[in-house]
Amino acid sequence: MTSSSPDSPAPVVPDDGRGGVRVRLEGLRRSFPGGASVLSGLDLDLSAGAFVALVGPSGCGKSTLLRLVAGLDTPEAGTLSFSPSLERTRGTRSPIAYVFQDAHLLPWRTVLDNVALPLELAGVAESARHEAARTLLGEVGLGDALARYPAQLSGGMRMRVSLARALVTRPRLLLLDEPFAALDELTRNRLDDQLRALWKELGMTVLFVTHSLSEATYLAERVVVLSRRPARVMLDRTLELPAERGPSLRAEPGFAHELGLLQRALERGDTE
Ligand SMILES: Nc1ncnc2c1ncn2[C@@H]1O[C@H](COP(=O)(O)OP(=O)(O)OP(=O)(O)O)[C@@H](O)[C@H]1O
Repeated sequence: MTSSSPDSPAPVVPDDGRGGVRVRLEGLRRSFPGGASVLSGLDLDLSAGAFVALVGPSGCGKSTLLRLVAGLDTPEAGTLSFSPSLERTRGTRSPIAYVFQDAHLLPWRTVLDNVALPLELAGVAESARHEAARTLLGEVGLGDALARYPAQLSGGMRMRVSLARALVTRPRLLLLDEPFAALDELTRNRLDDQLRALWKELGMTVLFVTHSLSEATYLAERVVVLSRRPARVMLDRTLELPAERGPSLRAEPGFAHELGLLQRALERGDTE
């Protein structure tokens, strides 16, 4: 990451508060000591602003892939490229945000101050960071919970705070690793809708790992099904579903058709 000085050139990525980044993985390899190879030359190309779900059998390497894309781990071979490049832009943009299954909130901070934390770390003045945090918390339906502490929130509310905190820096790429898996179905469906609305508004590229084929079909524009390790792409499908998603979609024949295709690819990937 680079920081900008007053006379440095204009940022590579314009700080316009929205937009995604193209992510290309070529020949990515990763194995762990004593274990079999997890990724043995994986290729994937995510267009800027895409919403892609990643599914695959347990232990096939989905989290490993996400960690490599996030720069939390290094591949043994292969390349990972971003376009436009992920130079940190002038000010407060953090190019990549990561949401885990556990919300990881700081218990001694209020909801507002948890969400404002990335901006505080970037040196943003209190009034500006609180305003940005308040806006996002309003968008995830927590406008009246700003002064609460994490212990006073339900699991679904904590995940909303986590999502708002990830988006407060307007990232170019949002990585989510089974973020709503621990929630009940109704809450999960609501959060899926909020995530899609935020994606439409902000236009970031989203890579979403889930075990639920139904959630992948409902949320994503494109679903990538991986085989058991070493992970191969069993199916890379752009879903033929309307851009507008809503609860009635789950009952439509097109939804069942897509779900069936994913299910069969997942089963093949688990046995072949
Ligand atoms: N740091 C590590 N050290 C050793 N082995 C690891 C490490 N991280 C992951 N693995 C192994 O790599 C394989 C893939 O793990 P990963 O967590 O990426 O799978 P996953 O597809 O996300 O699984 P799940 O769906 O169950 O969350 C597993 O066999 C796991 O035990």
